[in-house]
Amino acid sequence: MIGFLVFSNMPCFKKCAVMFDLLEIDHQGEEAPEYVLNSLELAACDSESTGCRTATIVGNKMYVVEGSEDGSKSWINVKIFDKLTRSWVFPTVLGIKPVQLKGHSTLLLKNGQLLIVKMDSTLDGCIWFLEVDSPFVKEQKKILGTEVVAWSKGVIGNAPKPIVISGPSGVGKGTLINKLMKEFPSRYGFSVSHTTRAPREKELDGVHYHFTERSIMEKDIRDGKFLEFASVHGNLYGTSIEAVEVVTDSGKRCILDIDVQGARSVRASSLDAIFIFVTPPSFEELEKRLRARGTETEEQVQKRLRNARAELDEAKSPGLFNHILVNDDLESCYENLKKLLASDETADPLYQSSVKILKAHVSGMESKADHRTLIHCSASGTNAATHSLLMLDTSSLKGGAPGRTRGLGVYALGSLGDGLNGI
Ligand SMILES: Nc1ncnc2c1ncn2[C@@H]1O[C@H](COP(=O)(O)OP(=O)(O)OP(=O)(O)O)[C@@H](O)[C@H]1O
Ligand SMILES: Nc1nc2c(ncn2[C@@H]2O[C@H](COP(=O)(O)O)[C@@H](O)[C@H]2O)c(=O)[nH]1
Repeated sequence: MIGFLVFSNMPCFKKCAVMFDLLEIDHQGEEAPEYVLNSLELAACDSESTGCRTATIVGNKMYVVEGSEDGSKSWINVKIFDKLTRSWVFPTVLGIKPVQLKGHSTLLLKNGQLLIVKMDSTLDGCIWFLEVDSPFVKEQKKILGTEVVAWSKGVIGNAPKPIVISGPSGVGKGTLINKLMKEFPSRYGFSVSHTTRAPREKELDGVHYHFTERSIMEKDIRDGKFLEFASVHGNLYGTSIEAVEVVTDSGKRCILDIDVQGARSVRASSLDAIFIFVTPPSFEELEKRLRARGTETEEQVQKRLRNARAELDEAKSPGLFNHILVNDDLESCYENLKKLLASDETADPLYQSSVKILKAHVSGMESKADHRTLIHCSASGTNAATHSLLMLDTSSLKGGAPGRTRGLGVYALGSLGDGLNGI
């Protein structure tokens, strides 16, 4: 890594020359960066419209992040200028990106992440990460064979972790999750999976599953839209990143009902979750429940039972599941599930206090040493009298693309009035 530069609200194209000159000036005395672009290279940059743009150098590459809001149309682009080939590369962009960028500042962190702070946005929506050289991105580059960058939304403090529930078909996962949703509709949200299997009689598209064509799902998987996917009982099932984001954005704790292969993939991902395996009191009881449900043909029942044996075996893998719940009597199993979830819901003071400052508008950012960044805020967004400073601490980040980056610390250095009390 050579270094970083920050440009915010820079009108595009015409100022490119200035921008890249500045990059060179800033690196005087260091290894020559050679990022001054000739007119052809600038033209190939292909951005005629006005908007905001930042350029950050990481090794031999310059990452340009640009965005604009043009009436009803808004766009965000990431492109890479490769110093070695002296060409622009348009990477595969994974993760969930910000809805719009009216202006932003960028800072290179040590772990191959760019911290991107959106201006004129409330604090809860302003902190984003673009992973350009993180372990996740390096792995995806190998899989996809292209340049890859991945967006991730920043979360202040540590929100309660998502919950992954696995177990053999017919053990009662869906029954337990339904009870939880009914009792706590505002606390938990269900991650609606995609599947290529046909809907059952009472199943609704978009509610129980997103029922989809295999070819469409396979393309979405190739495009990096899925957190995990697996072939289960002969069909394709998967959790899209969006399915988890929708629940988390609504302020609820996300519950995933996925098979053991999926649980393994989520374990390997950056989604920091709690893993629960639901097991039957006996194999005979499992078979009884599956048959009594009456949703599968005899052939499918046989297949599901065969897979159940393998799943019961796999669940014993060390380090995969945090908790094993025996679903014998439904009511007592449900009580145990609730106890287990409550034990992980102890409030994080930082996450709690951050809720109070979410309305502050961000107007600027300055890098400080030791993982600290100053954020300029105003309570109203425009009133200078209410201007104040927050310190953003990125020393304890967890998670990351394609999910969220959690564990951001935010501390008040000034006062925004009532909204900042308690940080
Ligand atoms: N503790 C229990 N005792 C008796 N029956 C149960 C119990 N829990 C669930 N059931 C019944 O077992 C059947 C299977 O339950 P459910 O559909 O919730 O399983 P599942 O694990 O979600 O299965 P799948 O993985 O195939 O979706 C249902 O008919 C449900 O009513
Ligand atoms: N890996 C994933 N497994 C999933 C997902 N959604 C559901 N499932 C699992 O599939 C089986 C069968 O479900 P059914 O609805 O056909 O009975 C079950 O074990 C579910 O947990 C997913 O997104 N990914």
